[in-house]
Amino acid sequence: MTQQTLTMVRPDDWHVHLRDGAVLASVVGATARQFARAIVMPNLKPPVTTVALAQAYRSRIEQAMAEVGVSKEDFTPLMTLYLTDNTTPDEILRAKETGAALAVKLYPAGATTNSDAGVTDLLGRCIPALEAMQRVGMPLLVHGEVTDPFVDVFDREALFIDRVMIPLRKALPALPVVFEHITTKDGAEYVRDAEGPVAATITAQHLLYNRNAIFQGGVRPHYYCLPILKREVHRLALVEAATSDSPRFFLGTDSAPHAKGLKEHACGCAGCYTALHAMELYATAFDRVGKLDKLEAFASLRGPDFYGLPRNQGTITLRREPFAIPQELSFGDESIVPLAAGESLPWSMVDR
Ligand SMILES: NC(=O)N[C@@H](CC(=O)O)C(=O)O
Ligand SMILES: [Zn+2]
Ligand SMILES: [Zn+2]
Repeated sequence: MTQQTLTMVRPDDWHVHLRDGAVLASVVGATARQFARAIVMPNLKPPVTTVALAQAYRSRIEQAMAEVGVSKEDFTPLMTLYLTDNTTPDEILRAKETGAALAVKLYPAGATTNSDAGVTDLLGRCIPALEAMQRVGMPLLVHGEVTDPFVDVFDREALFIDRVMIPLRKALPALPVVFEHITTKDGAEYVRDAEGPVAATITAQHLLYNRNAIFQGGVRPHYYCLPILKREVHRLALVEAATSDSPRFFLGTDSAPHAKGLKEHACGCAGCYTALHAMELYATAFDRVGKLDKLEAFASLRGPDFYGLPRNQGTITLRREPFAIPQELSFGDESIVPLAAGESLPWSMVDR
């Protein structure tokens, strides 16, 4: 008989963009309905580069939570620091001592949205900060794409492995590293086979779509994110990794909201908005390959295990029942188009 319901330990999102200001309340509520905790990305303008900025951002998130009726028991934002060429070991140690940040995020300068202040030369400029992180066991989360404009956009992740990941992990073998939002077979195989404390997050869009989705009958800006969707062979490798028994692959939506007008634009922003329906999307992807039984480990168990945090109390339940994805949602004073807007998914979250 076809499985109709799926109850599992409450999941967490190990990579999300909550943004700031007028739109913060609209997105934090969506994430908190789906997840108990989330690793909040620091690529604001200006970026969250210090303990003081991380503490202030956490307070704004908590204020926005209160505005939409989410209590601190219901949802915990896990903060990150944005690594720059000038991040000091002191700042890292302060972040660890105060609990202001759980991890540090590497944006290679120019790689993605709000990465201008990012790192220009990781091994040349950031060794003191990275050594401090290794000493205190603070994970480095990486946007793993080279930024060399001569490298084809579809090859930027694979080249990052050779040019940055391997030398980095050779220099600092005990530093915990999360290869964020992997999109290639190369990324999945590297993480599966590497030695030491390495893991990867995988988004729902990279499990559900290949690059054809960006060009289906015309250009589709809502399927444009970074790293960009790849060929089918890569999607299949990601599905295999996510649904495998490896402890190294876990859920990170990379829900990255941009106002509709900035997506449907001559130079559209990168990012898919999935906070609204993340678990419905992941359940759909796992169900398609008959691996619903692996969803709990991916969504709820392996992330906290990697980060050394307790697993969540409480459960959620998904039911095989159509979920109609709205055409758009409000986003501060503007609107936002969720991934697969107007379509229907076979799974709905019914209870938590
Ligand atoms: N994923 C994206 O396409 N965009 C993210 C940045 C990022 O995670 O690289 C964003 O902040 O908009
Ligand atoms: Zn990224
Ligand atoms: Zn992201």
